[in-house]
Amino acid sequence: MSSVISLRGAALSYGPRTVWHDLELDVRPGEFLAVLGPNGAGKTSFVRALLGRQPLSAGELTVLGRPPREAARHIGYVPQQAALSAQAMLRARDLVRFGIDGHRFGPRLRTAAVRKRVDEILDAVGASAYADVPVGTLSGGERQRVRVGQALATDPRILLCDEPLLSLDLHHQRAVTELVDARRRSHGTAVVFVTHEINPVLDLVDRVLYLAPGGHRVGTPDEVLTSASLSRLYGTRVDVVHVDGRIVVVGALDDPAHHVPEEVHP
Ligand SMILES: Nc1ncnc2c1ncn2[C@@H]1O[C@H](COP(=O)(O)OP(=O)(O)OP(=O)(O)O)[C@@H](O)[C@H]1O
Repeated sequence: MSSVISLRGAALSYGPRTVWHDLELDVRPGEFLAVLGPNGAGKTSFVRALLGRQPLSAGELTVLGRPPREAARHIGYVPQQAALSAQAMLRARDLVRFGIDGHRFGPRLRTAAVRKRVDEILDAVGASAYADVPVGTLSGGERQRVRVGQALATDPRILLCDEPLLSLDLHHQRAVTELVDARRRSHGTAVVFVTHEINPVLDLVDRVLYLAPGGHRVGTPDEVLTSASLSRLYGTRVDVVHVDGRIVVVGALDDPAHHVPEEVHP
């Protein structure tokens, strides 16, 4: 298959308000696509469309050649780090097991085989040490590892990550992105990674989908993350500067994530 996600002339509206339109995009197996943009540009709406939870208002979207709802079980979804509420008392082992039971393996797989697979996944995401404590007691970074494990347990062909690094420190950001990258390298799993902050994944990104109030752009980071390109998307002057291998966007943006990070303030 040449693409796992295909959008043609795609638009998404809520009532009279069109969030994005004329979106043309093909995501290839093993590709790492970062979805960027300021608050309200439609990133979450894009995720919801891929999961088949929000219909397009125009155009076409296929996931693995099918309508998105039919392909949802092939998508491993890693959400934002959120309060666990109902799941707080469950163990990491239980969450990963749900990932397995919910999909391919089904009830016929013998318990010992399921247990072995759960152990393998917990090991792969570095969560074995806290596999048996309630996830409500884990740190944010530990919990996100478990979330990645839960998503990998579904044996996904697409990993859809919605701001999975929010409120993680640099060490855990790196750990989570490495897990995601390892999966795409070992299995050709495509990665759609919604993020406010490109730098933690910059080395991994093949292409960027930049959603903005004035339109969108798809291309490599070098093509999209330029002063000229972003100024066009925002309709105002935006400067993109490179500082120690990091990309910093400076401009009159209403997005707090685009403020100059502290470490580069003079
Ligand atoms: N169910 C809905 N009904 C009406 N409008 C909605 C709905 N969901 C989102 N919107 C609007 O659509 C726009 C895009 O929202 P969306 O959540 O997709 O943006 P986002 O890029 O994910 O933003 P953020 O970075 O703040 O999470 C916003 O203006 C939002 O208010």
